[in-house]
Amino acid sequence: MIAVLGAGAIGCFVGGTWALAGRDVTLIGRPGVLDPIAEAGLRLSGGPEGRTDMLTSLTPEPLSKADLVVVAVKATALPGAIADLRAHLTPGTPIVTLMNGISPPSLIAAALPGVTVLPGMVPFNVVRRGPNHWHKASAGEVIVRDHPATRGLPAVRQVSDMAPVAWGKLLLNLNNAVNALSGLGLHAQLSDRACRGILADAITEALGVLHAAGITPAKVGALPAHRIPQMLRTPDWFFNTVGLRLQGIDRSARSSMADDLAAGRPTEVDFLNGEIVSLAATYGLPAPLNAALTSLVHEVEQTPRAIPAAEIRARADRQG
Ligand SMILES: NC(=O)C1=CN([C@@H]2O[C@H](COP(=O)(O)OP(=O)(O)OC[C@H]3O[C@@H](n4cnc5c(N)ncnc54)[C@H](OP(=O)(O)O)[C@@H]3O)[C@@H](O)[C@H]2O)C=CC1
Ligand SMILES: CC(C)(CO)C(=O)C(=O)O
Repeated sequence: MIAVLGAGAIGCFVGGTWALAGRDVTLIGRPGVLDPIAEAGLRLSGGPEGRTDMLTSLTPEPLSKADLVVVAVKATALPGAIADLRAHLTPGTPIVTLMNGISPPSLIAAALPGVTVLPGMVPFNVVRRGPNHWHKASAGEVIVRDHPATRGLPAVRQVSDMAPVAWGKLLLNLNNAVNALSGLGLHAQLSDRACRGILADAITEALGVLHAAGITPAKVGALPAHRIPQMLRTPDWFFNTVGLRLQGIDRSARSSMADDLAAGRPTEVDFLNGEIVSLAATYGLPAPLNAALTSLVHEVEQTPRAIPAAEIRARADRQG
């Protein structure tokens, strides 16, 4: 049995994909997500299409019966997830992480010595379209570290080294802050050249930091990492026809950070833009734009409001 700890957008969509393909999956999560699924089954669209009955649990006990555990909580919820794993994981059961950011797999591994932690990466966006309905709203396939426990998982690609993949995904996730601050959906935000300019500059800043650190990010979306800023800086008439189509972003997509702000939850910004700021500091480099994005997101967590591109620039100039 596969237990998914943290059934939300990613846990329901990926766990549901595997259940639709015939795997035995139990979703562990909160009543607001799981009660409608327990009542009416789980419905998926945008990738695999269909409805499946699912086993659900509002408590972590099923972890003890799992052959494989998938952790799909937000990074801010890791302390609680780790406490559940510590209390219920059967020794020898491997863990796959499906979380953004670089540090979550090592945080879990450090907290649970002896446990095999296999990093995974989800490149696509998932939105909730109804109480029990989860929709894949952009392109891509799940990648996980190759291991006997992950071989044969449906709709998953295995690779031996996940570090470049995680860094490649982090570059795309620098947009989570820009998207969340814009107050717009992903399609509308990326259609806006001023927003794209901020993102292009944040990625360029991050690429400089990764270069100094000797890190080569993998290609995660349609383009190699070093070509992304160039594509983002193209005029609207080009980007809005070619660029948006390459990523397959539909109009309902919105970043997971925007979801958190809308729900009044703390965001993962320290694990995304904040990761670049910390790495830059290690190498004595400035990262004023990612620092500005990080601090603005923390402000908006306290006092919700949309922040225009010009204000983000002004803050970066002050932090630089
Ligand atoms: N949403 C997306 O499109 C994408 C998300 N990601 C990444 O995937 C990861 C998961 O994100 P996402 O699916 O959006 O998150 P969600 O917030 O949608 O889902 C996580 C769920 O897990 C619950 N949860 C937290 N801790 C526990 C626990 N100890 N036991 C049971 N349930 C728990 C949360 O409840 P509560 O709110 O009460 O904490 C929430 O309902 C993140 O790292 C995100 O960045 C990656 C690609 C795309
Ligand atoms: C898929 C993507 C990049 C969409 O912003 C994401 O990872 C997220 O929302 O956290």
